[in-house]
Amino acid sequence: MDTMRWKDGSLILLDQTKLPVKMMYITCTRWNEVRDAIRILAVRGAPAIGVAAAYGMVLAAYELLKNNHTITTSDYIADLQRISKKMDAARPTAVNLHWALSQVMTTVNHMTAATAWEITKVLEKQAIAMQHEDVSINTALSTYGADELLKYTNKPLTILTHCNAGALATAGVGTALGVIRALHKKNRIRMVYADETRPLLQGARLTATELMSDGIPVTLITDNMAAWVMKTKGVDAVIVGADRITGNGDTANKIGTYGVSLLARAHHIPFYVAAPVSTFDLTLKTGTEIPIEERNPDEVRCIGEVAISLKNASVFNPAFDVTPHENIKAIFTELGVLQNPDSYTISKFFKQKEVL
Ligand SMILES: CSC[C@H]1O[C@H](OP(=O)(O)O)[C@H](O)[C@@H]1O
Repeated sequence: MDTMRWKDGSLILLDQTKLPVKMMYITCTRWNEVRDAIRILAVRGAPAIGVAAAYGMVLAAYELLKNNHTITTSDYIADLQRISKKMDAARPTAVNLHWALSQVMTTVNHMTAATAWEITKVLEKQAIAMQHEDVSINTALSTYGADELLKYTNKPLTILTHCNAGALATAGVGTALGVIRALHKKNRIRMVYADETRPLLQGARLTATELMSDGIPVTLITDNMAAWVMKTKGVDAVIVGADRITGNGDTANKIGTYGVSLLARAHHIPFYVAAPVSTFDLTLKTGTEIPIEERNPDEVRCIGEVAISLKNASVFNPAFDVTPHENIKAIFTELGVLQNPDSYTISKFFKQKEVL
């Protein structure tokens, strides 16, 4: 299921707000259409948001050239900087958005002697490369994750996952679902329990759909069933995605993940995170510093007559929560498995890998 396609100078996005009922597409020809698509979760998932934003900056660059084909490089760069900040504000928690925009603006700022047109062509190549890189990043971390899980048993595994960290959240096979797909290829999945993930139902609408379309055994559960499923269904591991991982391994992910990590701990079930290195934000020491997006209360107020009757109900709608690193057994990345994440192991991991 292609999340996005760059075609003839437009970004075509699969509108995930319509899934699984309809496959509808949004064709973005202007940067603010990409920003809006990120905001309404037409495109969503940390890595996918980053790649989409990079393409959004390419659309911005072409718009600047179209509006003024004699634009000076300094004016062009100043305008891109301004637009980059507006794109970055689309959603605050997934660091991949900020990471991708930083990559783009670093390229721009290293090309001050070039023409606006030359910079635009480089940005287009960079966005395309970012999308292709995410495909291979997903494959690499999925392989590391599957190999890690298979160290501990030779029987097919029962996995619980939360939200959607699949092909619909990335440019490739997914992060958490990438690991599950790699296990399935080795005939090592007995069952995947997918939390529906209220309020926007990424688990029900997206994860269940992805796994069913791949022929991977999946059972949809409501979020409040996770404890009972862990207690009665022989769950071997929990695997989730991530939106931002701080220097000590605290991890922001979809609301409800923190609770699942506590349940996993109580049931002595290993809890794993699958995420690319670009999801780490080492400028933050702990999870208390992660900005947590709060969304429209109507998302919680259900639909139809129930929503109308609840219009005066006060609502708290954080889109993410933070799982403390102590609850995480390992983080699967494209550079390998980061065991027992904490500030020491993370610092050592990145030094060994000569990254960041
Ligand atoms: C592969 S990261 C996916 C990550 O993003 C999701 O959030 P949203 O659907 O709001 O973009 C969720 O936290 C997933 O784990």
